[in-house]
Amino acid sequence: MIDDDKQAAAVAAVAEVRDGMLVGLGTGSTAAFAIRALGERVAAGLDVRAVVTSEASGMLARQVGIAVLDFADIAQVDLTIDGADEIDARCFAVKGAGGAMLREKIVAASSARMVVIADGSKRVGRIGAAKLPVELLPFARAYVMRVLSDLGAAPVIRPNYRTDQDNLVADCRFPALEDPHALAAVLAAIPGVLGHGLFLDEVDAAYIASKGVVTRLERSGASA
Ligand SMILES: O=C(CO)[C@H](O)[C@H](O)COP(=O)(O)O
Repeated sequence: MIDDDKQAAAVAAVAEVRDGMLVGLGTGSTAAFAIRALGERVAAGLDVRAVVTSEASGMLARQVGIAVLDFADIAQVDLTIDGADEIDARCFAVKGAGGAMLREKIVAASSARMVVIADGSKRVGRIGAAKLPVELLPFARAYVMRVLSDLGAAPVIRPNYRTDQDNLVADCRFPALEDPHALAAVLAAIPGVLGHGLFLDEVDAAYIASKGVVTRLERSGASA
């Protein structure tokens, strides 16, 4: 069962959490398993505080008894645990099917360590098959859509959807992702684009579970 694998990956990552840590909590169904697993450890006496990457994750974290701080007051997080839509052996990830990639990237960037958790369906040879979400300012919608179209991204505005920041998301399919860093730089330079789902430098490790077996990838290339 995919949910069992999501849970196994989540529990393995949550085992990295130590007393006193400030933990970043991701968004999505796999991250929700991590939030519940962390809640169980808090109930058993673990002393941690958290910041969250979405309103939904904040609600769940509070429900399971985790103390949630306002990220606006936080300059550094110890460990962030988050899901992904694709992850490859380089620890390059595509995120944002859940629409939280802007906050997720900020929290990941502020973190001393960021780990992705995923079931085996998310592991790919090279990222690039999943839709790449781009968050954009509603004011800039038509202009950004024209630029993304000119880049060959075939962008589609996510219907009836606003991010937690009340922005739009354009789901993109680029013909090839041969140089993801170059694409990330191009996207970041478009006025009106606020964020995108390419996580190329943020992910330190990944716990990926397939049929109950959890594999850990480290950015260095080592696995355990
Ligand atoms: O990036 C995300 C949300 O913005 C999620 O982490 C990603 O979409 C994976 O979600 P799920 O664990 O539900 O498959």
